[in-house]
Amino acid sequence: MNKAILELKNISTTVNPGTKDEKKILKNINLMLNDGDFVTLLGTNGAGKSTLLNVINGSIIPSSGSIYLKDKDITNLSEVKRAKFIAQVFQDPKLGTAPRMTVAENLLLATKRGQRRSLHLRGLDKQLPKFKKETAKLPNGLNQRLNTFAGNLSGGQRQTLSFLMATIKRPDLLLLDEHTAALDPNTSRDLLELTDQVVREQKLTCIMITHQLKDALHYGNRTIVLKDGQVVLDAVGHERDKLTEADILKFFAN
Ligand SMILES: Nc1ncnc2c1ncn2[C@@H]1O[C@H](COP(=O)(O)OP(=O)(O)OP(=O)(O)O)[C@@H](O)[C@H]1O
Repeated sequence: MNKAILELKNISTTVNPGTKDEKKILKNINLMLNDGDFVTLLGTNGAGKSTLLNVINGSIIPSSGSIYLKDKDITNLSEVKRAKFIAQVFQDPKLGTAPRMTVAENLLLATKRGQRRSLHLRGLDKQLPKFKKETAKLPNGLNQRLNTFAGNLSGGQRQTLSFLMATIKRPDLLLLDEHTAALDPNTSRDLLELTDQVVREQKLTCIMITHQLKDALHYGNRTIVLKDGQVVLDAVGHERDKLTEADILKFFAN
């Protein structure tokens, strides 16, 4: 039997409650992710995709409902504490890396995710061979830039670094919020291929937001479409195999 990693029960979020701008964004979302699920998440602009990831990572507290990670109720766990188990890569290459720290220092920080800050920068020399090996597998020459400040990397290199930082210490859950959208087509393809390889090799559980229908069907084992704060499609297995771009596009119509 498949083991649940993440469970969302009746999750709703409301912004500006009690004011004239009050708006319900997520509406009673129920979702269970099994160990190793690689979900591609689609939906029109404003459907609530980022809000859903933010509720999972703890940066938004839902107005109602509960969240369980590996059967533990994390609904009231802070974003910082959740970062020990949940890693995220954002669309903006500037988020997720420290610009005034070198590539190697950023990686060291990532290996110590969830530990006390005072311990963060100890033991760099010991870890360097590992970082050289890990970055040598990557597409864009990061292994030659271990002593470069992250702020001086290209957008593609910086995003590849963010991805490696998110996965170097295996997270229970990996959240990708359009993490290749700001990159040129070739760099974006390389990072998507790397993502696929790492998710498979490490058997990660992952949610990846994308606007590219082709990618949504090519990568992962499960596709979810959000519309107006609700799950309108959740296709897995045989149903997912049969799914076409035209099928998905129907959910984008008004
Ligand atoms: N703090 C906030 N205050 C008011 N409205 C908000 C707030 N946060 C999100 N929203 C609104 O909630 C809706 C969902 O936003 P969200 O960013 O989750 O959508 P999305 O599906 O990720 O969209 P996109 O594809 O454009 O990134 C949008 O209409 C957005 O304007």
